[in-house]
Amino acid sequence: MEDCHRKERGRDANESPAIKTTRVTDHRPQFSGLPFCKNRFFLNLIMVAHLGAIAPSSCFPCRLTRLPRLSSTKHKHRPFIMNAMSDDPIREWILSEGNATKITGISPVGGGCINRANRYDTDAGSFFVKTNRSIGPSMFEGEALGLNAMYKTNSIHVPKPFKVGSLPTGGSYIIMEFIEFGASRGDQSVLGRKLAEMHRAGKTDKGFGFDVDNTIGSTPQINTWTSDWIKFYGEHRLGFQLKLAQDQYGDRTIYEKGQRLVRSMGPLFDGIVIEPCLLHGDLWSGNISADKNGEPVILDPACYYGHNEAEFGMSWCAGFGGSFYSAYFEVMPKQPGFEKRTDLYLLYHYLNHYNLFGSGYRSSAMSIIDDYLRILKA
Ligand SMILES: Nc1ncnc2c1ncn2[C@@H]1O[C@H](COP(=O)(O)OP(=O)(O)OP(=O)(O)O)[C@@H](O)[C@H]1O
Repeated sequence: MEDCHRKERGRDANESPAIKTTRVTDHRPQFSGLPFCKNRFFLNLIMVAHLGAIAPSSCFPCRLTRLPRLSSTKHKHRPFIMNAMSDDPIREWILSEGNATKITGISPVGGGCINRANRYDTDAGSFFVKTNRSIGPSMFEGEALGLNAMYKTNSIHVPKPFKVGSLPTGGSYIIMEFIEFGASRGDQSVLGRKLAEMHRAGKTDKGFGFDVDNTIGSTPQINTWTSDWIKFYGEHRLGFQLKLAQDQYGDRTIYEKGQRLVRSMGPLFDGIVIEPCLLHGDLWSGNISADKNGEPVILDPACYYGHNEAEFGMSWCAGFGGSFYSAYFEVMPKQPGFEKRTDLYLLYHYLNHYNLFGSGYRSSAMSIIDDYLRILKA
């Protein structure tokens, strides 16, 4: 837990001086009687359940990494960006467009690793605010556009994003609806059904991609609109990660074998029609919760329009059970060949974890590639 606790303490030292800060405990459920740290919790869970390996010393999957972040996104749409800069744009927005006349308290919210999070209590309700002292608004703009796209499907509960902007001292912020979490993780079958409803409702005629590039963990995720799914997944998902592995580790083996798979994976999609669906894009347990009414909530997305099956690429960290999948397939019927594509969709996230955390994940990615090369005789 050490790494996450260090980050929590760091937050106190950096609170806005403009308003008195009150420290409160995390509102998220506590696991196993330990202070909640979703990242360290899943480190232990995943290592024990899936890998049987020794945990890396970093706070997996905080995804704090040395990788370059997106320096810019394609700003075709900037609906959440604030134009004018004030000394405290967060306070200013809350006291104007947020319809509050006074802020009654600010308290840190734990659980995330990349950003600092605070709850702002006001006479107009509570707001959830994330800030990042070093990254410009493009990361939060991607998050806001993703949250807004999911919110507009009127299916699963996601926080409504309100504002994204730059901080006067550098960095950026996002203000969104504050969600009171409940004590349970919610009903798996409701989660499955609502997620499927989001996939069914979230449509586009632009193809596969998204209006902005975003990040998966802190790895850039390229969302250039592409009419063909196999091309999109081969180039902007597997191909991007394979290239990153070659560039940062000099791993030519995984790059070349992976590219052979990309070139030969077409038959895995035989006989199905793939329509672009709005995906959360990073659906693992740390981004799934339930509100105080027990309704599932999904957070912190890496949205794009893609094949619905790609949503299960993080299922090795999500704990989806049988009731989740049956409820999901009642709304979004399982397509022929689903099982033979499952590992292909895991592969993107294993490669990303290899790129973020190092060689512990290489063998998982490599064995998926080798298996497919054998099956496809490529
Ligand atoms: N809208 C919200 N209302 C209340 N609490 C929230 C909301 N969104 C997120 N949280 C809480 O804040 C924590 C941090 O948020 P989040 O995971 O988005 O942070 P992050 O630093 O951007 O992400 P990460 O490090 O996980 O990639 C979450 O674990 C959750 O407990």
